[in-house]
Amino acid sequence: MSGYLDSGLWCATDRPRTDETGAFVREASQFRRRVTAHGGGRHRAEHGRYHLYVSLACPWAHRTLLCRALKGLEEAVPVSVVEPVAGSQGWVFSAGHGATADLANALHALHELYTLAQPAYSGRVTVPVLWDCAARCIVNNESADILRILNDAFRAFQRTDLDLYPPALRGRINAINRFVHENVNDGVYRCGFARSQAAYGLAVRRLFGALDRIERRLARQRYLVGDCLTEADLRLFPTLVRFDAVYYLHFKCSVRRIADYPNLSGYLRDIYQLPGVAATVDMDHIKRHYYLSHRDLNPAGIVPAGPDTDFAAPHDRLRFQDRPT
Ligand SMILES: N[C@@H](CCC(=O)N[C@@H](CS)C(=O)NCC(=O)O)C(=O)O
Repeated sequence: MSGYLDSGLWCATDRPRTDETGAFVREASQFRRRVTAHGGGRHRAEHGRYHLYVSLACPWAHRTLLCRALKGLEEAVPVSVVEPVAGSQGWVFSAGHGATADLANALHALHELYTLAQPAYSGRVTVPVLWDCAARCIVNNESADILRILNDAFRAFQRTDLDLYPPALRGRINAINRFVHENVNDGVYRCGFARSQAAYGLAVRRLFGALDRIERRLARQRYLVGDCLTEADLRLFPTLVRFDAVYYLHFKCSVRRIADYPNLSGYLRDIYQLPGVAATVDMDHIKRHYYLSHRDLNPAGIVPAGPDTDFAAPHDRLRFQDRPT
């Protein structure tokens, strides 16, 4: 169940996610401001000033957590984690089992954060959210932007020297991001939330066409853009890690599993085994969220068993390391 805000009032009902052809349509994020390193604009990067709100189940929030972990920004940008199952109040806080209280504002439900920022807000209440504790407002609720902000604006506070969006690779990263977003990240949702056979058929063909293409690319190189990790990988990984346990069954992405693709599954294990990444993957939150929150897709609320993939198993991706270019 996911409610929404209408002029600041919480409506605890589902509203259609599809257009007249039965195809899923994603709503645009409404908070799109930036944090900058030197404070051009209203929001200047400062240690501890910004708070990240996430769900461990959500693939969009997951990309921001991956960036935070890989750059060692945990202390600079603290985080609050919602409960995995979204019920009649949408996303709510409650400490325990991987979730936390709201550590910045002590609220009960995330929709209260949206109305604190904008009392007459209308729209969906989504994670991730980047909150400015000094200005007391939402800076941004678009994961693609938050990923960039965490990469670019917080360099003074990061503990590693990783740059996920290096200037020389930006054109290639942007191109692969568009392809992966349209066909894979959003593609699994277009399969799962389709309300006509035609819309589902189109989405599932595009999804597996794209996965087949990425599989071929990963036969030649370690990561999506050559042999160095970039934000493009942080945007693909959250969808891949959820795929066999959730999307394959719940969203009917059932042509092949990621486990059936040698390069994609090796790539998935490779990224999973980078320092800090495994701690961002909570399969219990992931499975409980999808199977218990979307009761229209799974009315009895049964969480299926398995597949218990061992993401820590060996992989062969180091074959691309230190080779002549
Ligand atoms: N464009 C947003 C989408 C985020 C999004 O859809 N998050 C989902 C969780 S996976 C959510 O919070 N959904 C609640 C709702 O739609 O009511 C982003 O990438 O940040």
